[in-house]
Amino acid sequence: MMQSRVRLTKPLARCARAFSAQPSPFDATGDAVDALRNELTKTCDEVVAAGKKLNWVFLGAPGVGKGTYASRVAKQMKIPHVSMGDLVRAEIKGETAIGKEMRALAAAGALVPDETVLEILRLRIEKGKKDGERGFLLDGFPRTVPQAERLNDMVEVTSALNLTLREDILVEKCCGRRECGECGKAFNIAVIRSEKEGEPTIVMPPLNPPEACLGKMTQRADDTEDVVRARLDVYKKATIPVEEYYRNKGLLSEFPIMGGIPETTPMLLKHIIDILRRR
Ligand SMILES: Nc1ncnc2c1ncn2[C@@H]1O[C@H](COP(=O)(O)OP(=O)(O)O)[C@@H](O)[C@H]1O
Repeated sequence: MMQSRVRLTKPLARCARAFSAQPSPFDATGDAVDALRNELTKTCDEVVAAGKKLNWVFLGAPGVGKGTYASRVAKQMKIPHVSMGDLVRAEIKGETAIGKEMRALAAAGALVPDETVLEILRLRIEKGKKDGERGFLLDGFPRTVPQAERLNDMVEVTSALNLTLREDILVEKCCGRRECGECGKAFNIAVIRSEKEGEPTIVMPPLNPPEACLGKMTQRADDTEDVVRARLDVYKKATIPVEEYYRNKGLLSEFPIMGGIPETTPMLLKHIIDILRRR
């Protein structure tokens, strides 16, 4: 969504340097995780060599970390990460005719009309076909059953993955999201530690910015608690039926998020490899 950006004077390079000195936990090396990453790429290559598409949909409520995981996994699968939210934000930022229509809706956490998002997506999928892309990882689409049906008319979805997380944690995580106004990297300042009796322990350390980005943090206008709760309501009403839609087609798998990126990554990689091998 629109960002409450600050005007910055410091050069971009300083921030970028600070980042290269601080590897993201997902990118951290470790023999076991590296082996899984390579195995995922290899498995995807085999799927494509067998003449199949890698047309994946990631489902999950706002704050679940869908975008973070989707972008990294897509890279490993050698398919583009197509984020509907990013496509919508690009239209808004570019002040296109569609963008102007969408601005108020998006700022309130409401969904943009199906016809509008479908048109944006159709153009992106056609471009991918023209460029010979071997699939896509869709994030933030479909969010309603009619969208899922229209997507099904446009292209075959081969897998739907549902990332889940407890609702109170989703709210905290959305409110903790920050982005560096200079280099654009994403962080999360929320400290999650939930140890309720009778429930699984969920621990997610914050993803803090390096010193160079401190003081340059911006927050999405729709990441305030009220708007987050409104987005979660929209999610429950409109998107939970989408899970059912893919479950009925035998395409849905569930992946509960229980920890931070370093703990979740290997489990998620394994989960996706297993699905690819089964199909
Ligand atoms: N599939 C979609 N259908 C309708 N509106 C969408 C869709 N995807 C994104 N949007 C619009 O863009 C906004 C931002 O999307 P996104 O970044 O995916 O949000 P969130 O963090 O709530 O998942 C949404 O609140 C909505 O207004």
